[in-house]
Amino acid sequence: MSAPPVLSVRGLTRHYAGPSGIVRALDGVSLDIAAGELVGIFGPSGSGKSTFLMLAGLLEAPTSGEVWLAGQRVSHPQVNIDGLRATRRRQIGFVFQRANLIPFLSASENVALSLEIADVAPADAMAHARRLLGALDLAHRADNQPSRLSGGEQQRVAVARALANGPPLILADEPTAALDSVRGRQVMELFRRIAATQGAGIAVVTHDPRSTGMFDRIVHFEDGRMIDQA
Ligand SMILES: Nc1ncnc2c1ncn2[C@@H]1O[C@H](COP(=O)(O)OP(=O)(O)OP(=O)(O)O)[C@@H](O)[C@H]1O
Repeated sequence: MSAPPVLSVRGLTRHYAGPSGIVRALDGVSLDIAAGELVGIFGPSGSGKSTFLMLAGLLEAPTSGEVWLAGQRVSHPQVNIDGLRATRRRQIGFVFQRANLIPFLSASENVALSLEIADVAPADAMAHARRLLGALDLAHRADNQPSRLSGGEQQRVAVARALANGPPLILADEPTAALDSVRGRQVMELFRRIAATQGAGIAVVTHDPRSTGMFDRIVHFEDGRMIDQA
């Protein structure tokens, strides 16, 4: 029997009350992401891409529909989303458009922090953080604070932080938007490598047409719906 998808969403819908009525931010999206798969999510502004990541990432409950992680139903309309914090921390790594590193901590401390929060002893967390930064060609930056790093380096530290506790699912929202093409490509290549070597399932929301060739699969959103798959 093949393993269940790392992420499976079914009929995912999110409505918001807007000033001129209900906004259907997401409208019945169903999508699976397998282990080791790198999926690109494209679509115009306001098409529901970020809402999809919020719901799939267990940061918000859906209006209707379900989110399954590794074959287990974890989110649905009645869920207590705060109660999913431990699941989120264990199973999902997030990367956002801006690295959002803590400015007064070094690169390695920023990465180690996410492990210490997960109760890893500080010395072990720091050793693992340094290993991860080394694997991302950032060993020489481990003791620098974010302000000493370039945008691309900061984003790679953010990726290291997302990977620190080996989540089976990584969700990235426009991770290359603030980077030049070379740095953006580096981050995308890193995702490719992580999917291939660690078997993580990765969903990347992007507007960047240069990245299309790097995905295993691309899906398009429009008006809260998934309109096709390539
Ligand atoms: N908290 C909210 N309250 C009300 N409306 C919202 C909320 N969040 C999102 N929306 C609306 O839902 C729709 C989808 O928004 P979403 O941010 O998911 O789109 P997006 O595809 O990620 O856009 P972008 O590419 O600009 O980031 C938009 O019309 C947006 O205004």
